[in-house]
Amino acid sequence: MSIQAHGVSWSTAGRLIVDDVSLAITPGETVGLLGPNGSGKSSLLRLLCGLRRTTGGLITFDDTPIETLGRRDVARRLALVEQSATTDADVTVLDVVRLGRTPWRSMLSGWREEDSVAVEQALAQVGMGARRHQNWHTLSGGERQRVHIARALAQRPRELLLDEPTNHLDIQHQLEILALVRRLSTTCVMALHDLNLAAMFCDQLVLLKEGRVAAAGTPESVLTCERIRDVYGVETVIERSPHHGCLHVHYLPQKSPVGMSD
Ligand SMILES: Nc1ncnc2c1ncn2[C@@H]1O[C@H](COP(=O)(O)OP(=O)(O)OP(=O)(O)O)[C@@H](O)[C@H]1O
Repeated sequence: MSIQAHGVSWSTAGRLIVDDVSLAITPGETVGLLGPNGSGKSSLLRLLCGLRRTTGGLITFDDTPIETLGRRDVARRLALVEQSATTDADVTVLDVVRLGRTPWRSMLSGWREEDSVAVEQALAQVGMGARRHQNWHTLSGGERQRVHIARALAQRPRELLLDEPTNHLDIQHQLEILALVRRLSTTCVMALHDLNLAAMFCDQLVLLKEGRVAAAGTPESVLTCERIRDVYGVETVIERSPHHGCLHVHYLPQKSPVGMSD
């Protein structure tokens, strides 16, 4: 297994946010982390990459507890793309993507050919090569998102964690980014809201409800009408699309309009 969570919990301010989560991520797979707002997806991603310490349970990388790996080792093998990652500095697209090489460089080594190759490849993968000299602050939200993904790809990680990578992207770029993530040999865990895109692009899904795993497995085993009703309170009809062969969730209108639920 690549990343494993063994009964992981995280509490803050007296509230249990992630509650006894166990996961085993197979190398090379694309795993979608689903669940309503506030169900703990971002918190779990931050625990999985060691940005937060668990208050219970254990996270292992190839059976080694994350605490026993050095920061640099973790940074070399794992990249995180957060939801609204931003930067204050006056930097270009190229500067941001070059940051992805930081874990691979030492005080003594200068910028190497392999660093340039990784940066160029990452820019090309997200279609931002022509924008390399554009100032970060002048990019649109979707372009920034693509540059952050390029920074993570330039890192050449074994595991890539993405928090809502399709946020801000138009549908063409959503499809392109998810297809790219799917094509990578890198193990990917990504928080997503769109159940249909998750069914199209993920090998496995993990559905969270109030910090706990409500279901985990293939899209076919996780995405059922009963479960979506239980977790999201939404009625659906689910069928296999005759167009692309993946599951497709049709959302049915709510019978009686009510206020927004907690
Ligand atoms: N540092 C913190 N202090 C207090 N509460 C927190 C903290 N971090 C997260 N929470 C709470 O934990 C819950 C889960 O948050 P999290 O961001 O993990 O959910 P999510 O599933 O990613 O949500 P969304 O889909 O809205 O992005 C939320 O109720 C949030 O307010």
